[in-house]
Amino acid sequence: MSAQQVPVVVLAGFLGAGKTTLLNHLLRSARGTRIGVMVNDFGDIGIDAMTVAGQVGSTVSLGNGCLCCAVDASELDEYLEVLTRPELRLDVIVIEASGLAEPQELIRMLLASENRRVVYGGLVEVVDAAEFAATRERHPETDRHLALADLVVVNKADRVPADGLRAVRETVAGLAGRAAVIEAAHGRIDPELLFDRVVPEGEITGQMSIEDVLYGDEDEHAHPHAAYDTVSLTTAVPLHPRRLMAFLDARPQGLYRLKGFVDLGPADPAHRYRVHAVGRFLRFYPEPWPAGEERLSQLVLIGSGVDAAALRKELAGCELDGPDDTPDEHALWGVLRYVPQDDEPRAEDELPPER
Ligand SMILES: Nc1nc2c(ncn2[C@@H]2O[C@H](COP(=O)(O)OP(=O)(O)OP(=O)(O)O)[C@@H](O)[C@H]2O)c(=O)[nH]1
Repeated sequence: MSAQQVPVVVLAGFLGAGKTTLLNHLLRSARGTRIGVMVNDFGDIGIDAMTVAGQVGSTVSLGNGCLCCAVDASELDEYLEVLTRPELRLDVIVIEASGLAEPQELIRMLLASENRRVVYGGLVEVVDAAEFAATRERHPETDRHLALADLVVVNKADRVPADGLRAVRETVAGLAGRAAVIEAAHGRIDPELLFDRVVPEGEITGQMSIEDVLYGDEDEHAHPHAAYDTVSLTTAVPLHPRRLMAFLDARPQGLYRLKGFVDLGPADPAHRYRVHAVGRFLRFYPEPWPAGEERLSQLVLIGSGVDAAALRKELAGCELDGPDDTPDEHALWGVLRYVPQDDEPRAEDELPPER
C-alpha cells in the first residue's frame, strides 16, 4: 500500500443493527485519526446523514437509493475523489452502507475503483444480537455477508441475556470464519480494531477469496431491496403525541424500520424527538431544537409487504388539525415511556461532540 492511499472501510449490517451509532462512537473516540464518512442512506430523506457529523466536515450523503444498486461506480468514484483530496489528509474513509445494501457489491466497486488513492480497508458487519435469529431466518444472505466480513460486531449486547448472547456469538463466529467477532453495546468498540484492520492490497481476509468477490455467482444474490418498500414523510404540521403512539403501537408487522424526527408541537415546544423503531424496539430521544432549524417532522419507514398509501394516510391522521386539536397535558406520557432511562445511553450520547 502506498503511503498516499486511504483505506476505505465498509460498515454494513441489516436495518437498525446499530451502524450509525457505531460510526458516531468512532467519530467521537478516534481522537487524532482523521475520518471521512460516506453515508448511503435509503429513502428520500437522509436521516443518517443528518445524525452523523464528520470530524473533518467531510460527510457526504450518497442520496436516495442504495449504492449497491448503482449500475456503475461513477457516483462512488466521484465522492471518493472528493474525500481523497490530499489537503483533507484523511487517514481512513468509512462508508456506512444502507441497511439493505449488498456489501459484496460495494466491495466490488471499491476494488474496481480507478482512484489510485484508495485501497479497500475491509468489511465491518454489525449484527443486532436481539434480532439476529429472526433476521437470519428472513434473510439467508446474512450468512454470506458474515463470510465476507473482516470484523463482526455483535451489537446490542445489552438487550440479550448472557446465554443468548453467547449463542449468537458462537453462530456468528461459525459463519464469519477467520474474522474477529466482538461484542458491543451501543457500538462502543475500540477504534483501533477498525482502523488497524486494513487489508493489504490484493488480499481479502475472511473465508472468501478476492475471486469470489469479483466473480462470485451473480444469481446467488437474493437482493433484499426487492422485498422492501420505503415511505418518506416530511410535514411542517406538528404531530399529536397520542395519535402518533396509537399509530406506532399498531404498526404493521412488516414495518421493520422507522427513523427520523418528530415535532410534537405544543405538547413539547422546546424539543424535537428523534425516533427509532427496529422490529418491536421503539425509542424516542428528545433533544433541543437546533437554533434556527425549521420545525419539521421527517420520517423514513422501511418494511416489506406494507401498504405505503395506508401508512401515509395514517401518518397524515397524526397531524394536528387546527387550533382546537390541542394535546392535553397528559398526551406526552405515552411517548415518554419510550425515552431511555438513565441506564441506557441517550441519542445525544451517541453523537459526536460539537466541533
Ligand atoms: N439497546 C441498544 N440500542 C442500540 C444499540 N445500538 C444502537 N441502538 C439503538 O438502535 C436504534 C438503531 O440504531 P442505528 O445506529 O440508527 O442503526 P442503523 O444500523 O444505522 O440503522 P439503518 O441505517 O436504518 O440501517 C437506535 O435507536 C439506537 O439508539 C445497543 O447496543 N443497544
